[in-house]
Amino acid sequence: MEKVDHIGIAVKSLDDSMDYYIHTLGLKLLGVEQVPQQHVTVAFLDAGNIKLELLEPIGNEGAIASFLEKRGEGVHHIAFGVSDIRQRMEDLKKNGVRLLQEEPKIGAGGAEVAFLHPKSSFGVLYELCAKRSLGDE
Ligand SMILES: CC[C@@H](C(=O)O)C(=O)SCCNC(=O)CCNC(=O)[C@H](O)C(C)(C)COP(=O)(O)OP(=O)(O)OC[C@H]1O[C@@H](n2cnc3c(N)ncnc32)[C@H](O)[C@@H]1OP(=O)(O)O
Ligand SMILES: [Co+2]
Repeated sequence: MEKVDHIGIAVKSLDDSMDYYIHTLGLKLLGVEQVPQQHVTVAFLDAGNIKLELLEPIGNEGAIASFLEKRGEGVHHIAFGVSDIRQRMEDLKKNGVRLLQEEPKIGAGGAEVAFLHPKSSFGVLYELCAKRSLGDE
């Protein structure tokens, strides 16, 4: 993997949590975006070499709503930036890793994203993301 692009953090409300990240922790807000395909609104914060991605669910459907219901707020996934996502997916599959989809999906900033099942990644949900997310100017 080329590098960690972002850490995804599930929150119930961006309005309630962003003040903590921006004013208490002093992180810079890079942008806010709706990603309806994933049933989330996301806020990206600059955390130095990587970004924090706060994910608030849109409605009751989707991975984030389900995660909040079952586990509450907290770290949800770690995203690796990759240059050739299809090749990476193929290589991982050959190594017995369970992917959550056959084809990449559209994520924040129009990036292509794919997820590795936490059950084949020692309890961690990993995302692969290709192209750039918000703030990668
Ligand atoms: C904004 C777009 C994009 C970006 O550009 O960055 C994103 O980040 S989108 C982020 C949200 N989308 C996703 O996470 C999509 C992929 N995720 C999924 O498909 C599901 O969340 C899941 C991983 C398959 C879990 O689905 P769910 O229906 O909730 O199943 P379970 O609750 O039964 O979970 C099965 C099993 O996995 C454990 N689990 C679930 N979530 C996580 C997690 N985030 N980290 C670690 N482990 C997780 C869960 O505890 C279950 O284990 P057991 O309890 O032992 O059975
Ligand atoms: Co993400």
